[in-house]
Amino acid sequence: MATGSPAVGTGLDACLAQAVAADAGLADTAAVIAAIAAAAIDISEVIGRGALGGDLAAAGAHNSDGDVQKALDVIAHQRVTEALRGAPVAEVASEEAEGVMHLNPGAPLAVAIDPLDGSSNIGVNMAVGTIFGIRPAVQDPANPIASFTTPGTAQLAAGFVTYGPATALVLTLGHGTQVYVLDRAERAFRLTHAELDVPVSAKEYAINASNARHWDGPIKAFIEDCLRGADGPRDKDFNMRWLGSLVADAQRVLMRGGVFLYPGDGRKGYAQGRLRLLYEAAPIAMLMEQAGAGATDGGRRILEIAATGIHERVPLVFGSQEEVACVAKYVDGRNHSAGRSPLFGQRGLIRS
Ligand SMILES: O=P(O)(O)OC[C@H]1O[C@](O)(COP(=O)(O)O)[C@@H](O)[C@@H]1O
Ligand SMILES: [Mg+2]
Ligand SMILES: [Mg+2]
Repeated sequence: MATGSPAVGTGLDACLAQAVAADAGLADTAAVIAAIAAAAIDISEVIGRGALGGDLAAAGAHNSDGDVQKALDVIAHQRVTEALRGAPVAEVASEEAEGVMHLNPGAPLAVAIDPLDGSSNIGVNMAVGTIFGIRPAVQDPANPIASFTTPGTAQLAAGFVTYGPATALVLTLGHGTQVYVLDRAERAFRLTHAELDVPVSAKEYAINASNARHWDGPIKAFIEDCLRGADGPRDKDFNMRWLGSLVADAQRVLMRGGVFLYPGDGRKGYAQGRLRLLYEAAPIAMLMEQAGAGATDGGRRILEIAATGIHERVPLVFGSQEEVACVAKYVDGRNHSAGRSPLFGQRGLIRS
């Protein structure tokens, strides 16, 4: 939506109509975005009522990843899949469904979606979200998940919604990253930021430091050097933030820069970290790149990685270009701080 960007305040529907007028090939993608946005408004209302609407954190069954599904995970999954059923979507890969869901056979698009991101924040009135990536549907009788085994570069659009103090939709159709905020009175998203531009350098990092003892040497070294601040090799003091909600951390990075890391670690089941390639890392990576930031698994560009399973995990590093590049230097051993050589030569984010 870069060419002749709509004015701040323009509604999402008008912005999508303008994008389709410029490129008729975007019509189906725009219809899917409109459907997700409508579902997000419903979800936002459920979240906004908090405990008045019942216990949204009530535990239910386990999902495909072994996580306990909370009531809001299930509500969000139902709302988004109902909405996508009325859109030109053939298949959906949802965090909350074991296999690929077949909605409208023969339709042109496929959607990977995390209906409710940041589940540990449900019930404590903290930000949660919805993350999605839209791809062409691929028919291949030999590969039942063919729509989702193309690399992230195949995504036609990606976005996330943060249900925070304001409900915001962060969106890219491959021409920059825009932010829309929900106008609650009108039940419509309105453009607030036409072109995000993430600062190249930053002094803020995000990582779950309670896992420090499980990290590999390069990650320990990177964080240790951030902690040493202006007294260490990085020559600057860092701030730290961790919200426990990928969408909220990603939105902060998009708005003011910084670097986010969820590396692989030594805990059982965490060799590839915690975050899922198709419906967490790949959409966030597209949004980051379209805003001038980077996203890697510590070395490889996330958007060039092809999934082999719909719930596959991937180590994730994203944010300001200099910091993402700096992490890569630690991972491949180029950054040797004096006196710390024993830490190097150990495995990086990518464990075999
Ligand atoms: O609890 P941890 O290990 O710090 O993980 C937090 C991460 O897990 C997530 O909650 C995973 O997403 P889900 O809530 O959709 O499973 C991210 O939003 C967040 O960044
Ligand atoms: Mg998630
Ligand atoms: Mg989730």
